[in-house]
Amino acid sequence: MHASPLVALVGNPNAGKSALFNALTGARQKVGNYPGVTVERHSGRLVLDDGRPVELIDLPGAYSLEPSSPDERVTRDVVTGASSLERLPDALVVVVDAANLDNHLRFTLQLIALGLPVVVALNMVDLAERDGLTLDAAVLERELGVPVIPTVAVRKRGLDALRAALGEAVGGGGRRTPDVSAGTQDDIVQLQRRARQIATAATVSETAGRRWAHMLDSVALHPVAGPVLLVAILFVMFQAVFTWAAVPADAIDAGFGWLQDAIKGALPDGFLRSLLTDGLIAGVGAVIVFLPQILILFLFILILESSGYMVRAAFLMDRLMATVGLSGRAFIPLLSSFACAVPGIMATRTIEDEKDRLTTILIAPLMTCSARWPVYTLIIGAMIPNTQIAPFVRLQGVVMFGLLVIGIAGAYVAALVLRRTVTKGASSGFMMEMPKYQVPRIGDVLIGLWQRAVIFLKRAGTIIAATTVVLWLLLSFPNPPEGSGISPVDYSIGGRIGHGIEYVVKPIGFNRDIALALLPAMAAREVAVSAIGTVYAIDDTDGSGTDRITDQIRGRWTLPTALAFLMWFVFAPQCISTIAVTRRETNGWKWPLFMVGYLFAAAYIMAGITYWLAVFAGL
Ligand SMILES: Nc1nc2c(ncn2[C@@H]2O[C@H](COP(=O)(O)OP(=O)(O)OP(=O)(O)O)[C@@H](O)[C@H]2O)c(=O)[nH]1
Ligand SMILES: [Mg+2]
Repeated sequence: MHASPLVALVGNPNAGKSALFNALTGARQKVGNYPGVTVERHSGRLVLDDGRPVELIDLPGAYSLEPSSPDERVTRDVVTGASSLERLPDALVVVVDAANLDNHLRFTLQLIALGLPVVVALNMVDLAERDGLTLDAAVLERELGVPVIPTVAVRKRGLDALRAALGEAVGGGGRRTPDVSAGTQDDIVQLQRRARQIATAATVSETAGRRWAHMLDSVALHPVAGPVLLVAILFVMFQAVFTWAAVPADAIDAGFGWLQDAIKGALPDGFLRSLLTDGLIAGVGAVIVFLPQILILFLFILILESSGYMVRAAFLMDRLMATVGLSGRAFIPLLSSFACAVPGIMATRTIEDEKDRLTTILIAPLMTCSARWPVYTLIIGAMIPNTQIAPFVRLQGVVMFGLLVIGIAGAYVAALVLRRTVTKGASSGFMMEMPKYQVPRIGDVLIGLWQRAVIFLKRAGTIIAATTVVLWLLLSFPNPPEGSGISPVDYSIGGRIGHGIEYVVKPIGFNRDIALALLPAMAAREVAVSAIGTVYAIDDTDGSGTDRITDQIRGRWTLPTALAFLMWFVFAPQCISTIAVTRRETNGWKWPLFMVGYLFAAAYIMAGITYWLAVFAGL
């Protein structure tokens, strides 16, 4: 016996299920203006007006009851009672996009045919209205034979009526076993025809208010203007990240400098003082300085996502992706990988074909994830002059953009090779609907930024702080004999390990400091920055107090070394979390090991080529 009835939110992708789930339960599920945001089941609690509690689950969107990808299978299994993890729902809330009625009604008809009590949430009526589309819910109700409630999930409109209808639906007692064949037997063309009939009957008026969207799309999806616009947007994004972040980053830097001085003043010279200032603050501070940049980067990504532009970009990329045998569906997971490869790799669950999916997983780490930004920015900031090379175009932004392009090009080549060798197979088509354009909602953007900031600071406070302290210990002991003139870093245990690594990486132009940073940076890429910060804090032998890492790098590194190091980080799989999630998503060690192997090989070769080219070019 179950305490409370179970109700599942189902519907096509991007119908607003998660938004409705959040509105009904007060939860904070990720919503995003593109299909495939929810890939796992989530549950929450809602209380009906008569006080009865109901358990609500938010399911991944699906186009039909015939699953073509793992996330759609989750949905099918739950609503048919075939899921081993979930009991059969007592009722379904089918969420449909009012502006996209005939597409969404097809799946609705399948779901109603299952025989479970159904309430239809006619969502996004605000957008339909804006587009001059008026629908008659009563006609829909009559044609479908189930209650139809107009809602606006993001404005919490229609929720009372929805709750009331739900109360009726779950109150009915006598439940039926779903008739799985009923929904799937209908031939799809017939189903589509019926859906269109109903949609037409329910449409009261439809003016040409969609002109705006059509106009925007004629540019955004244009074969020539489209890609130009995409590149321009990315370019502006990179310039902005470098320009806008300077002031807050300097302020944070100054703050940590002040903290360091304050501790130096308050504590006697010794173990604790060095641990705090040279280890923890030098290391963690070196990473936290990049918070403004990460947030500006995400501001752009979130705005592009929620405005509806991202999916247009995916459509643009589809042809390009097809030439390497990837489906257009791979675009969104790859795009998420610019934030972090871990959610990106999880998002590949929306790709139906296994080989397609595997290829996408294997190349996802080549997208410039946000953990690389601190590394890139530190080295670029120290070694590349910020000269203005054209109006609004500075060299540092161009180099950064170049690294991102090299990563994408590397992924392109890797996919090309993989699809002809280890993941050979036919590629599948693109199946996604175009979301509407909308002005990004400030609240959503702020929540997104907040979440990013929390993730970033958590990493700095845990994994990065821990690795930094371990590194500091390894680099601080044992102390060289008094007056020997040996650098304390070279004499330490860490220094000796570093020397071992140096043998391997010397041919590609890496110095001792880089060798020391590589091993701890396996934990996370940003650790390379904190590690270098720690090395220089300990090794500040001249005692001049020029603690700024950038000055130290400028004084000790050559340009070819810096460029080789940047190239290394484009390719090297320096991230334990990515390796772990790949193992989980591919059910074994084979593919993560393959991924690590090919990426390290690529990193070594590309860094070597860069170094020697730069040396011969006399840089
Ligand atoms: N204007 C408006 N926007 C809405 C409404 N409901 C949802 N949205 C927006 O529509 C987009 C998609 O919403 P989600 O809740 O992520 O959609 P979903 O059905 O969960 O999508 P998947 O998880 O991909 O299946 C988001 O940008 C929401 O903010 C609505 O009633 N009105
Ligand atoms: Mg969702």
